[in-house]
Amino acid sequence: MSLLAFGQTGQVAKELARLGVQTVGRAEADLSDPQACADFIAATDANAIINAAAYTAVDRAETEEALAQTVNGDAPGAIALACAAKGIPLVHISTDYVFNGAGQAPFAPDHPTAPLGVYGRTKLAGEDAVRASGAAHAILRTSWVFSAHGANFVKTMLRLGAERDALTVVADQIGGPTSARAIAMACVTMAKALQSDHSKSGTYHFSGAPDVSWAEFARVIFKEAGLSVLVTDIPSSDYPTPAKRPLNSRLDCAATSAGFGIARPDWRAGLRDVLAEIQKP
Ligand SMILES: NC(=O)C1=CN([C@@H]2O[C@H](COP(=O)(O)OP(=O)(O)OC[C@H]3O[C@@H](n4cnc5c(N)ncnc54)[C@H](OP(=O)(O)O)[C@@H]3O)[C@@H](O)[C@H]2O)C=CC1
Ligand SMILES: Cc1cn([C@H]2C[C@H](O)[C@@H](COP(=O)(O)OP(=O)(O)O[C@H]3O[C@@H](C)C(=O)[C@@H](O)[C@H]3O)O2)c(=O)[nH]c1=O
Repeated sequence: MSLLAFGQTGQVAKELARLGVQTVGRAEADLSDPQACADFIAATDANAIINAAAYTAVDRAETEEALAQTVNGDAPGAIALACAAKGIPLVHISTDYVFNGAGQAPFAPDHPTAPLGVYGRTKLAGEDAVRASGAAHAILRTSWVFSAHGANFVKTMLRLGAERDALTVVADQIGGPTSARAIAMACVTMAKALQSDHSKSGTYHFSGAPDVSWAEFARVIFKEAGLSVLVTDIPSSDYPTPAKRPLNSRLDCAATSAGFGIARPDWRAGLRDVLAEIQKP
C-alpha cells in the first residue's frame, strides 16, 4: 500500500515519514492553494491520503482568519473531493478545539460541536467539507500533540524550565496529551483499514491517557526531564490569551478502539521516548 501525507515539517508528518509514508511539503503542495492540492492528488499513484498539514497557531489564527480558513477549511475539502474522484480514502486529522469544553465528561465523536475560536472553527469547516465530499474518510480528532520536533507544550516547558525555577500553569483545562508518534501509527492503521472497508468512514477520537491538566502535565515533564521547577496551579482567567481554550478537552476514544483496535496510548511512556530523543547527545 502506498500512502501519501500532506505535511512534511510538522510533528505528525515527521513521524509519518519515519513510518515510511511519503510526505509532501509546502513547496510541492501549498494548502493556501486548494486547487494545487487537488492537482497533486490527481497526479499521484498513492492509494490513500493522510492530511497532517494545518494552520495550528491557535492565537495567531484570531487575526489571520482568512488564511486559517483556506488552509484548515477549504484545502481539506479540495483534497477530499480529489480523493473521492480517484476512489481512494482520506485520513484527516482534526482537534479537540472543535468543542466548547463544557462539562467534565469525555466528548463522544457525535457530540455537538461549538468551537470557541478561529482555529477550532476553521478546523470544523475542514471536517464538514471532508464529510460532504463523498470520499471514504476517517476524521481523527486528537489533542495536545507533542514530539521531539516543532513547537509544542513539552518543548515550551523545557525552554522555560531551563530559564526559571518557578512557573504558573493553568490547571482548569483538562485533556489527553498525545504523542505525534502514536497519532502517526493510528493514521496508518486507519488508512489501511479504510482502504479495504469504506464502511468504516466516520469521525473518531484519539488522545493519550490519562487525562490531566496542563499544570499536571508540566509537573511530569519537569520530573521526567530531571528539572527542579515549581509549578503553581492557576485558573485560565490568570493566563489571558487571544484565543479562548476549552476547559474540558477529554475525548471519548471508544469508537476508535472498537473500530480499529487502537487503544489510547499512555502519554507518560510517549513523553519518556520524546525526552530521550531530545536529550540524545
Ligand atoms: N499541535 C497540536 O497540539 C494539535 C494538532 N492537531 C492537528 O493535528 C494535525 C497535525 O498537527 P501538528 O503535526 O502538530 O502540526 P504542526 O504545527 O507541527 O505542523 C503543521 C504542518 O502543516 C504545514 N502547513 C501549514 N500551512 C501550510 C500550507 N499553507 N501549505 C502546506 N503545508 C502547510 C506546516 O508546514 P510549514 O512548516 O511549511 O509551515 C507543517 O508541516 C493538524 O491537523 C492539527 O490541526 C490536533 C490537535 C492538537
Ligand atoms: C507557556 C505557558 C502556557 N500556559 C497555558 C496556556 C494554554 O492554556 C495551555 C497550553 O498552551 P499552548 O499554547 O502550548 O497550547 P495550544 O497551542 O492551545 O495547544 C493546542 O494546539 C492546537 C493546535 C490543538 O489542536 C490543541 O489540541 C492544543 O494542543 O498552557 C500556561 O498556563 N503557562 C505557561 O507558562
